[in-house]
Amino acid sequence: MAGGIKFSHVKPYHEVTRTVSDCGNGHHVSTVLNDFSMEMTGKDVEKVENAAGVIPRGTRINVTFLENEDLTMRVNAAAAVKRLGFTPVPHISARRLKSQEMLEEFLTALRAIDATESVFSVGGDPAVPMGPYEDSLAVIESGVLQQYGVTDISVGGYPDGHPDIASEVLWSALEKKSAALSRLQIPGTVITQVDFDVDRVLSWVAEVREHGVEMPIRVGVPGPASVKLLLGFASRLGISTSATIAKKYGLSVTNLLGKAGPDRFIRDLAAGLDPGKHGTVKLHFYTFGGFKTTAEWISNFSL
Ligand SMILES: NC(=O)C1=CN([C@@H]2O[C@H](COP(=O)(O)OP(=O)(O)OC[C@H]3O[C@@H](n4cnc5c(N)ncnc54)[C@H](O)[C@@H]3O)[C@@H](O)[C@H]2O)C=CC1
Ligand SMILES: Nc1nc(=O)c2c([nH]1)NC[C@@H]1CN(c3ccc(C(=O)N[C@@H](CCC(=O)O)C(=O)O)cc3)CN21
Repeated sequence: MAGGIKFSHVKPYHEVTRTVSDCGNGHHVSTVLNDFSMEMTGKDVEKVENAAGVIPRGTRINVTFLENEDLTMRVNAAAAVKRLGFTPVPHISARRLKSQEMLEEFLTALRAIDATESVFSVGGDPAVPMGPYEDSLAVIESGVLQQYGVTDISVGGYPDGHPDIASEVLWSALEKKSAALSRLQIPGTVITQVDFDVDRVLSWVAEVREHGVEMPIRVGVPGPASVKLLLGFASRLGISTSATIAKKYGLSVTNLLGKAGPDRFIRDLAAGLDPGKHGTVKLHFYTFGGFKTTAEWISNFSL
């Protein structure tokens, strides 16, 4: 793997900010790494504090809405992100909301710490909605978000499809969310599910544009982690990973304790991007328990 994974010698913040030049492959290559976003859970607060020095100020940090965490953990995580000088992007899981009151209680707590500007509106894993919101669109169209100061909404994207949702349903949902955001004049972004197959991601991004969806797309990439952990998450999230895809990504299935980083994936993505065909494309790093490791990896990585 060219460049390898470097975990030591973390650069100070001023060196982390990247400039667009001499990357060899043209303008779009360097912009793919500019303004990346990251993801944390409510359990990651200390890791984010420890990694803060290597993350550019203002970086968007998503706060997941997991089943085993509660409002206090989610809001405390958003507060830590804010305090450290980053932009919190709390997740709102439509199907996990038991009532409109639950949504408003969450937004009230977020507004008290000035963390409602940007949210990620997602369907949620429960097979049956726990309350009034069937999907992400229902939350967006409820009008509740805007009442609490939400001015920017991101939504999910699935280059590899979704194990429980038919492809036509996913495409129609994406088109409807894009149309609703345009109608409401709310800027949107698509954040994609993890996918180890860069070719599938590139063709999916082009297809999104063919469907008339023009929002920026943040391609979801896992930070460096053991092969075992990555494959475990892939299987839990229903992401297909054939031997060919694993090999292309640099995942050695015969060395589960070995580490795999997104080096090759990001280089191949950057090399394959054509702004005329793909529009604005950035990166979103999933950290799966390794927030600090991921932040350090990003600050040491160059294309
Ligand atoms: N993209 C990502 O990073 C993440 C994705 N997910 C999961 O992806 C799924 C889809 O989320 P969105 O794109 O926001 O869809 P969405 O809320 O826009 O819904 C699209 C369509 O799929 C149906 N649907 C939504 N969730 C479902 C589920 N769990 N089981 C069966 N049908 C469902 C909806 O009724 C709707 O017809 C959810 O299960 C969500 O939890 C969760 C967290 C992060
Ligand atoms: N379908 C789906 N549901 C999700 O919730 C989801 C996605 N897709 N796509 C990616 C992101 C990242 N997801 C996650 C899910 C769990 C942890 C996590 O840390 N879970 C455990 C510890 C790790 C483990 O079980 O090995 C935890 O205790 O929170 C992190 C990110 C949530 N997101």
